[in-house]
Amino acid sequence: MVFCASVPYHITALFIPKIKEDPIYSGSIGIGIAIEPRLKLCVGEEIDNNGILPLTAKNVLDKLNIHENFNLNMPLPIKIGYASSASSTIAAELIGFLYGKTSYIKALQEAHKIEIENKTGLGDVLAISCGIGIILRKKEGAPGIGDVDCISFPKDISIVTLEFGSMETKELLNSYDSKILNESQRVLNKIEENFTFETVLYEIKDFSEKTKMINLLNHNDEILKTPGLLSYYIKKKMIVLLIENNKIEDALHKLKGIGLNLRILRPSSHGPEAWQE
Ligand SMILES: Nc1ncnc2c1ncn2[C@@H]1O[C@H](COP(=O)(O)OP(=O)(O)OP(=O)(O)O)[C@@H](O)[C@H]1O
Ligand SMILES: CC(C)(CO)[C@@H](O)C(=O)[O-]
Repeated sequence: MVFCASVPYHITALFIPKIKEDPIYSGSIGIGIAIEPRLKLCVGEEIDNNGILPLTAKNVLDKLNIHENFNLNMPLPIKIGYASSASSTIAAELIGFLYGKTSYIKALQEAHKIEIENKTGLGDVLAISCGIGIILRKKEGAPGIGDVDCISFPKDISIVTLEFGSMETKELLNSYDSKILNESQRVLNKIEENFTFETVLYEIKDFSEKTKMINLLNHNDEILKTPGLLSYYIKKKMIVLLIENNKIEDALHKLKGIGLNLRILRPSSHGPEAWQE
């Protein structure tokens, strides 16, 4: 028997940490985009071992006493900003669910707890539990405790990322300051008032301009002149660009010239999945 789980990734655009003593009630509020290609993990005796599990996911399988072969397809890297650790932790917990070791919501809650305890994520598990298009986290906490909602992502807009380097989530949390907090709160209030794609597009761009986070990256003038650029944000050392589809060829031509690691991503079409093959 082979058990598989597939999980989208998530790129936070802005977040406010909300730390409590109990990890289940801790986390963050914020806004982000769920994206694909998806992470896929299969476990079973019949398959060949393949891939390296992020530590949090490995710890989950060890804790659940699942020591069978596994095949991990992780199309996006760790430590860049794609919530790879949360995505892999959820996948491992869902394998535990398929083995009958836990219920579905408990699996997600346990993944959240592990992310909080390891400081590899605050709101990613809650966000991914919703898992489609644009995700608004209104109240912090594990799935079932926090408050989250998703709206679909328009078909005529492309998501492109440029990666300038890696950063641990711990480092990101240490560099969080009060200016970012105030701006994030202002933007989240606006988005909660009217949770539409247009509001998100406008407010995220405004947030990025006001906090001047792009100055952390090189080539910023060139990037901001990308044809069809509607909005953008910075996560860790990565820039996320939202570009009109009808200008995407010109945009890619320009961005490829910058010579950085570039990815074209799809908005996620559905939340986490778990099945038997
Ligand atoms: N070679 C490796 N093998 C297994 N685990 C690794 C390896 N390198 C790093 N890790 C683990 O991967 C995790 C990276 O977590 P981190 O939250 O920084 O990344 P991320 O989830 O990709 O980032 P973000 O949530 O911001 O998108 C850490 O737990 C780290 O210990
Ligand atoms: C802390 C964080 C930015 C890491 O990806 C994310 O978990 C979030 O938005 O809370």
